[in-house]
Amino acid sequence: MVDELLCGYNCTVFAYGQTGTGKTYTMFGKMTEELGLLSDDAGIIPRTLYTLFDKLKGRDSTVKCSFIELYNEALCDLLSDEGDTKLQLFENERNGANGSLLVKGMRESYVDSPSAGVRLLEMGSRKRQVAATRCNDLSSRSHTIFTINVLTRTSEQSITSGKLNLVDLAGSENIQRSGAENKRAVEAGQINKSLLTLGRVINALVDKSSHVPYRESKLTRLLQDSLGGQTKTCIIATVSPCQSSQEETVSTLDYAFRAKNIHNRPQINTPVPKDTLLSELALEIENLKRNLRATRDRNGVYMTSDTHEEMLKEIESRRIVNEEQKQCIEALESGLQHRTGELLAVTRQLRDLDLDNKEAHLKLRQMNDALNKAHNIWGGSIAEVSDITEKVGARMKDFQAHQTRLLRDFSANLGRFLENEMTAAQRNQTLLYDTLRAVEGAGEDSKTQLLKGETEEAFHQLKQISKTGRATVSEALNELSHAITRISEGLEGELLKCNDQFEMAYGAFDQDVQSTFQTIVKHVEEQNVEISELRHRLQNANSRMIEMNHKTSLDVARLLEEERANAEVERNNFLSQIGAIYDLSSQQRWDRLQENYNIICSDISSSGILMESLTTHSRIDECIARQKQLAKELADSSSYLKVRMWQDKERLGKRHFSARQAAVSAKKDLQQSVDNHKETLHEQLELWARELEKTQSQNKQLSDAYLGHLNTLETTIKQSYSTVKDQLGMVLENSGQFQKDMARHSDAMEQPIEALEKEICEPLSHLRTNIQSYSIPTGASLEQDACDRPGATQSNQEGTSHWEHDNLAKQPRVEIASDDSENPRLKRRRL
Ligand SMILES: Nc1ncnc2c1ncn2[C@@H]1O[C@H](COP(=O)(O)OP(=O)(O)OP(=O)(O)O)[C@@H](O)[C@H]1O
Repeated sequence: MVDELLCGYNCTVFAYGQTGTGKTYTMFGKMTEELGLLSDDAGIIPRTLYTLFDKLKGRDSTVKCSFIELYNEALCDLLSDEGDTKLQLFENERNGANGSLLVKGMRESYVDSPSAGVRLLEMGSRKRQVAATRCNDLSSRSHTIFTINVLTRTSEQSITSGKLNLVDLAGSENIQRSGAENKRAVEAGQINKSLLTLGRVINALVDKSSHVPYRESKLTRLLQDSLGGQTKTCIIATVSPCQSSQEETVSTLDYAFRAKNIHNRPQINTPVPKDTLLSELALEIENLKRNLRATRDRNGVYMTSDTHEEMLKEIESRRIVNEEQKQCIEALESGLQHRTGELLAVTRQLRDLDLDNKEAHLKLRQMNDALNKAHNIWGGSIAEVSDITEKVGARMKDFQAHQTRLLRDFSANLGRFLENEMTAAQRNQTLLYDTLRAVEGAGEDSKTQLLKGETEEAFHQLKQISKTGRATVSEALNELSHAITRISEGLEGELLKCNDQFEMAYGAFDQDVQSTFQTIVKHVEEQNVEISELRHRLQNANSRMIEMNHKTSLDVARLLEEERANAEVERNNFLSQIGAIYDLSSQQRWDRLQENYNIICSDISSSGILMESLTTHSRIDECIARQKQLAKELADSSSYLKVRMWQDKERLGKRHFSARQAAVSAKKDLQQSVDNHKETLHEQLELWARELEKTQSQNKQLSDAYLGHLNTLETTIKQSYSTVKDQLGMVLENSGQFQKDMARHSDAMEQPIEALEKEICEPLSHLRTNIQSYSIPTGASLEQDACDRPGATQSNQEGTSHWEHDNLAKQPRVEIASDDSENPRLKRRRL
């Protein structure tokens, strides 16, 4: 039946049967809901409501319900708030109504859910006339009709209408058996009468009589269309299983059997065009107004004073409602104006954000300029470092050459001096040899001829020789000692001079390098501070923008939501009056708003993303990181160079010190050796002199023993000579050794000077090459990067917009200055 109803048929279901057989139970049943679900004992009406709304899901429709009862031939509205409102029946004279009935004053309630319908049903049922009889504790004393009117939109311009009457008839009863008395007896009489008429109508319809007595009771008038009309009708016959009710059961079944033979001609209600419906309604209102006016004009005030007062009250209340609605409309208008103002403010904020964005772009450009400046400074610093390292290299080479020359000169002088000394020592040796020969010769002559006198002379000569030899040897040794001291002092002086020169050169170089590094580090630090500041400012601007974006987005969303709610309220308010027209405009308005909202949201979010990406752009971080890395490498290089120079200086100092120590110890050894020889020689000469003296004195007394003594003396002289000779040989040997030691020391001293080439000059040259090959990204390269992106060139020329930066931000790249590409080390770092 529900499907037929939705197709546009009018339908009727009514339950007919003896009292107490379950008509009300069948139609209403248990209406309470449990957890939003119907009870298993629910009747046809609640089930119909649930099924109907289930089928209407997703369809544009309205459902109206009315609930009336026919009690003692009087029609009452069970949904009316005011006590016993008597309803009147009218013939519907509207076109296409086919003489159907119109119940005037009946309340029709809009229902938007099955629960609401069931609530109406319960409310009406409570008002229904019931009473206890012998047959039924809760016997229905009236006929009820629950009507469901459904309007369904089938197309944009037409609406299908359908009506379902759900009728619960009062039960026919045997008054004697039901024990009805007085009022109940009257009720039973009326019920039986109306049911009797219904039976006669059915009989007439089955017999196809020319006259069908519809008008004999209000029940048959109400069901006129359902019986033999254009309605689809279903009759439920309820019977009692009791033996005692056999007669009534047979009667009911006979009734139902005959009713089955009635042939209705169901027709779908003509779909009503929306405009027609609206214009008809407007026309009807106008007619009603006109009738009212005519009635008033003709008869004056056609009402009781109570009704008049009620009407006045109603007019007053309507006036108040009107004023409230007017105020509401004004409030809505002011709200709309307020929203428009807010929308303008949002637009202004967006414009401000755009300006902020442009400002940020300007700052970015400034940062690029600063980077360019840093790049220039860096180039200058590289040139400076190269210059200084070149100078230091040149000075190191000069220093090396000078040192080498000094050492060679010193070695040559020392060799010459030692050669001279050795020649002198050899000469003394020869002299001693000659003297010895002379002594030997003198000894031979004294033996043969002038033994005594010549012996005296010989002694005298020997004394002279001894004195002379002693003086000569002593002089030679003193000279040797002085020469050693001189050489040692000269060597020490040269070493000290050399050391001082090196210290000076090192100090100057160290100062130059330190000041250069400090300048570079200072520049880099300044750049770092500037970049950090710029970045901080950029981040601040971005966070402000994100906040504002977020706030704007929230505001717009809130505005939209409020607008939607207002639109919904307005829609509900006006729907009953202008229906679908407002729907359309509301929908268009909502679509417009939604579209604008989406555009604004997407703009805001893309702007936010752009700023976010600009702030968190890895190139700034990388630039800062590279700056830091550069500063760190510079500091490392500086400290490494410093340490190396200190090490070299220390090593050189140690070499100097060891050379000086070697020279001093050599001098000391030579001095000691010379002193020892001198002492030994002196002692031996002393001894010899004493012996000679003794021999001379004894010679006078012991001339016989003279020769023996002379031989002994000769032997002693020979021994002394050999000792002196040995000592001189040792001196010569020591001098040769000393010469070799000096040559070795000289080589050893040359080694650190040569090592300077490797340890200082080469690192400096590497440093120069590395620094020249370093480069930092320039603003030009960053801008070039921006220009390389598609569509960026034009925008940069015409004034950059944040939308274009969005694209720029989405393609992060690391750009190294062009000459970096040739440096494999930098190339690896970039990767
Ligand atoms: N199918 C059923 N199952 C359980 N109880 C039922 C059933 N049918 C009827 N009853 C019970 O029988 C009693 C009478 O039913 P009901 O009031 O529906 O009869 P009725 O035909 O409407 O009577 P009346 O014409 O006097 O109003 C009620 O208490 C009802 O609960």
